[in-house]
Amino acid sequence: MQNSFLGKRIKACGYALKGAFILIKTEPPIQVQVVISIMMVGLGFYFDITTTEWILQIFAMGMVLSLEAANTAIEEIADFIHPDFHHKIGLIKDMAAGAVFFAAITAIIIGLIIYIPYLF
Ligand SMILES: Nc1ncnc2c1ncn2[C@@H]1O[C@H](COP(=O)(O)OP(=O)(O)OP(=O)(O)O)[C@@H](O)[C@H]1O
Repeated sequence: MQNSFLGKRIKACGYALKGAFILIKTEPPIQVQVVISIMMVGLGFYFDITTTEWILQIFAMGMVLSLEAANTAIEEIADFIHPDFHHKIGLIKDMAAGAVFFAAITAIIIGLIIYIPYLF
């Protein structure tokens, strides 16, 4: 069972869950995103948004959290392979942060499209 296809997949899920807990416990940018996500869920219940709006909101929250996590992993790799200052490391980190920026802007636009009609 341990080395079967299913066993390996279950083990991989365990590692992924461990990674998610480490991110939530230790990374302030992830903690901020989790708090924002909880607030957005509260807002969703408050305004009783539709099923489609829930799907869009959950997708946006998942996208930002996932990319923030990937950005953190890239920063860790960069610091591990080259702890000293190097313009390439700076560029790599800036690009990874740029990916989070794209996702965050998209999520903000989705949020505005969902909630502006409920507010005005
Ligand atoms: N080793 C380095 N060499 C060159 N530039 C760097 C280096 N480390 C960081 N930088 C620059 O500083 C910026 C911030 O890097 P840092 O690793 O502190 O990310 P951060 O987003 O502030 O970290 P955190 O998400 O943990 O708060 C990078 O985007 C990059 O422009």
